[in-house]
Amino acid sequence: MGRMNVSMMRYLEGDHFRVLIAVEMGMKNHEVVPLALVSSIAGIHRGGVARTLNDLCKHQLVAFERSKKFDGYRLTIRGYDYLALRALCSREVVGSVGNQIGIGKESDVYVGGDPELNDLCLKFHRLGRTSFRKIKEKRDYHKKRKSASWLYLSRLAAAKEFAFLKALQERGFPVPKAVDVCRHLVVMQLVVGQTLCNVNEVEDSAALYDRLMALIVKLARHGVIHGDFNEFNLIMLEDERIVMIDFPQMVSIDHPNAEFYFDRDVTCVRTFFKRRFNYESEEWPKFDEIERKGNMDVMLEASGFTKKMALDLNKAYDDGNFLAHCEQELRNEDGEKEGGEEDSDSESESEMEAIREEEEEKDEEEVQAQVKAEKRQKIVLSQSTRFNDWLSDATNLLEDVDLSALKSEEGYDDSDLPDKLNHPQGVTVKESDSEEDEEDEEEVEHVAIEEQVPKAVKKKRAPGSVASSAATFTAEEIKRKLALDRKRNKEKIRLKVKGKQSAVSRNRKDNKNVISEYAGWI
Ligand SMILES: Nc1ncnc2c1ncn2[C@@H]1O[C@H](COP(=O)(O)OP(=O)(O)OP(=O)(O)O)[C@@H](O)[C@H]1O
Repeated sequence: MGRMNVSMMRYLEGDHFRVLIAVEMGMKNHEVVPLALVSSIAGIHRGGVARTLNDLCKHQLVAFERSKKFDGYRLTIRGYDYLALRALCSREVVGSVGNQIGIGKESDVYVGGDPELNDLCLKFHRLGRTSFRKIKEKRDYHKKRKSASWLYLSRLAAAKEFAFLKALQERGFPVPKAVDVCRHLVVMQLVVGQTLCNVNEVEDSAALYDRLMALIVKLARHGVIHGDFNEFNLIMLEDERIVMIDFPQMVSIDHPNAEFYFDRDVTCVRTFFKRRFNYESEEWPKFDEIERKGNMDVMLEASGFTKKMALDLNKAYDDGNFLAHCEQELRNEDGEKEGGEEDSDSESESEMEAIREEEEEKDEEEVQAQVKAEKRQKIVLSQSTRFNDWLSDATNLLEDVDLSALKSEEGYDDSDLPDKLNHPQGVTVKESDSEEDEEDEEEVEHVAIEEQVPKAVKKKRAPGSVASSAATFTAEEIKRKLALDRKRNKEKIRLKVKGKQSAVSRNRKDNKNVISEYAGWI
């Protein structure tokens, strides 16, 4: 017995479950659900759904099937398990899934844990697990059915078990405590003990026999018969107390075959005790002697487990007819909705709604986070704009500089210069021919601006000094400056190369001179 692989659940997103629920809902009246239908139920565009379905196929939560009429997707058992687990997780009932502790004919039982890691028992109903494999062979018949029987019947079995567990517990019967149910999964208390079939010795077999018979009678007095009361469905605790599990065939005492079921339960216990403990009693309870004192069967019906559901389930268990409910549906072709289907639909729809709301909340949170980030960015930007402010202030001040005063004070007359040369912001020089000159001019312009800004700022503080600190250069001045620079560069004494390198270059020089001296002689 292995472990259920639920690790994938961590990586599945809201959309995955939305699509999974859509497939589940579609399977109510489709053998395989076409992409378009999944898309319209999930409310997600086809491209998105196709991608999500691809993921789900990869993890075997849905399977793609080709049929004669159309292709589509069907929910796998694993997908159904995931849906149930996810719903119970979000209800904070289940927090973990552990090892498998039991494989029944119609169920898989696992140890689980709640969010606080207290032990739980998780029972996944798989009604018709074996029988439905054969259904594919009987396609003609299967074609007419309206819903996926294994989904419907497994859910019914779980609903029934949960309802009975609760009712029995309330009436003081020794059963595991019912915790919750979702789809085909029943969550109950984990009983730590051994099934009676594994017990070889008991302290007092007679006392145990009496207690078991008393249990059968007590059930009957409350209006029900277990129907499968045997050593496989009884767990013995350390102190030899008995706990009943598994009541799939529990029927009302008013059932037409009630006596048969009652006698079968009694005989099972008698046979087991004779075989295992070599104990045979002269006394055993008789169906006619039962005095009905309670009406658990009636109350159960009122609790939502309808007669129709009980009938469908009993037909599946008793006659092995797992499609009995479909026959019924086909007969009522004009089609009233059945209770169980409605329940499950509303459950799935509400889950879908919850997922949608969750996603909307997430979106809202994302938007809020984005707004916050934008605000933060603005603050950072506003800090860096201090420099820009300073620059624009400086530029404004420059524009205020009174150039006419400067000209008159220094005796400039630039009336014959083009307008652009008078721009207060920088220095422009007349167009030059050579590239070299252009580079030089750019450099000069750059230097001029750098020098100009702080001077201009100072000027604002002392308006009277405008003329004396003017930073504009005329073209003539720049020309002169450049010529001076070039002259200085030429006059610069070249650095002497020393050492080996110097000797090499000296030799070369000498050779050159010799060659030029004897040119024409050789
Ligand atoms: N509450 C529980 N606590 C501990 N173990 C449990 C519990 N419920 C079931 N089990 C274990 O799981 C096994 C199968 O459970 P159960 O009998 O309910 O399944 P089933 O499919 O109805 O089996 P079958 O129909 O073959 O009797 C049991 O034999 C028991 O060992």
